[in-house]
Amino acid sequence: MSAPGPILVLNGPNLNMLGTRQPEVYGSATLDDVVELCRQTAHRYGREIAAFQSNSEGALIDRIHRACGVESAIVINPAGLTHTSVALRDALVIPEVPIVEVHISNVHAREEFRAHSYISPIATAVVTGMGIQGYAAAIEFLVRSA
Ligand SMILES: O=C(O)[C@]1(O)C[C@H](CCCOc2ccccc2)[C@@H](O)[C@H](O)C1
Repeated sequence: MSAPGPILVLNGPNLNMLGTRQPEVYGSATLDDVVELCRQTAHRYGREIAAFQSNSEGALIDRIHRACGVESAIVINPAGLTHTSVALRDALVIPEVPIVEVHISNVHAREEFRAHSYISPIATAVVTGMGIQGYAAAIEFLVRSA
């Protein structure tokens, strides 16, 4: 049985701005900090990650298509696309590839529109409100359940 492939860590629109605005909501860590946390967490289990961020829905979908047959699982913070995108949801339905949806903030404690996710029904797990530690929790869950 071959070793499981890398875990793909995807971040959606505006998350390139982490650490620059709304620290009271998203903390002060940058996107680079998030990726490094994911990489260090995966390495503790002898696993690798691939990371991708885009402000474009189509670019995220294209990257998900490229994951097929390469990455073994996906951790995704869909950002605002969480609440709007059927296309992103459809792209994430990949046989044998578990999906963990992550949100830095507690989306259920914010504006009502943030409580609905098009992604959650097709996700294996959802993490929300743990700050950037939610990404580490998602990776821990995936490596332990592989
Ligand atoms: O809590 C999360 O991680 C969210 O996915 C973040 C999204 C927003 C991403 C943009 O984050 C920024 C961070 C700093 C500066 C500008 C945007 C928001 O639309 C979701 O409802 C919840």
